[in-house]
Amino acid sequence: MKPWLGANWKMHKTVREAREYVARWNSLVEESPLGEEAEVVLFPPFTALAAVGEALVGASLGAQDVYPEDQGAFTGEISPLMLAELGVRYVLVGHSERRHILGEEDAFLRRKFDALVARGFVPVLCVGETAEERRAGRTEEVLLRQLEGVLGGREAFPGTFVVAYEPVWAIGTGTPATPEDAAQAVARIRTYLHGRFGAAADGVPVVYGGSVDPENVGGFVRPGVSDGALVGSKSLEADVFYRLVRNALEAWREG
Ligand SMILES: O=C[C@H](O)COP(=O)(O)O
Repeated sequence: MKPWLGANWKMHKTVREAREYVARWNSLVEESPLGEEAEVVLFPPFTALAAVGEALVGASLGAQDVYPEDQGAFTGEISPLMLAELGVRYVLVGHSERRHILGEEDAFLRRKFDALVARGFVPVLCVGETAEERRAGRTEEVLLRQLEGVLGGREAFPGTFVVAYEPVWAIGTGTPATPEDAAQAVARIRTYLHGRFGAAADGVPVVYGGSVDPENVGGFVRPGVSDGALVGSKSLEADVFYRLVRNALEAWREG
């Protein structure tokens, strides 16, 4: 497996700003290519997907959300068909901001996951406990409930996907989990995946997200801790995110 690094821009960047970012990113990658050693994914807002997809070098394109129907009377929503035409490969499902701010629940997230798999996308299923759940010692229970809500009851391995462990209390706070805590949660997720799908799931990247920066990324992206990182605020400048990816690669190689 190679490390997986996602840049979730969230609700940031106009089309003009996105173009500037990609121009800078491309020049960094052309100067010192990342090669095939890492899977890097940019998740711009919907409005910038086309502009980013047309220009991007050395990274894949991801979308932050999707509606689980191909077309219809769903005002304001974006379908898998629309994303496919733009060259999107990855789509986030169940990011904590969609669960907690937009009120999305497991049954709806499951429909998104299924619609994406059916159309050949790679869903990135995000799971994670709140601070309160953590204090109550319910982390494992919450992770298993969220995993089971989307993946449970399946006979067969659904196809390629990624799992992102993002403790809600670590997102955007500047206080990441410790690598030890992240490793423990990632291991629990791995055990669940193996139990449900057997060896087929052993190639599923399980990554960490929550206040990852270029300095701490090396603690998280290591064999035995996690297979990568989903990055928010420190992905908003091309130079910073590129440095973060470089540092992650170095840590991964060290093992
Ligand atoms: O999707 C990314 C996560 O929500 C992490 O965001 P953050 O790096 O700003 O904490």
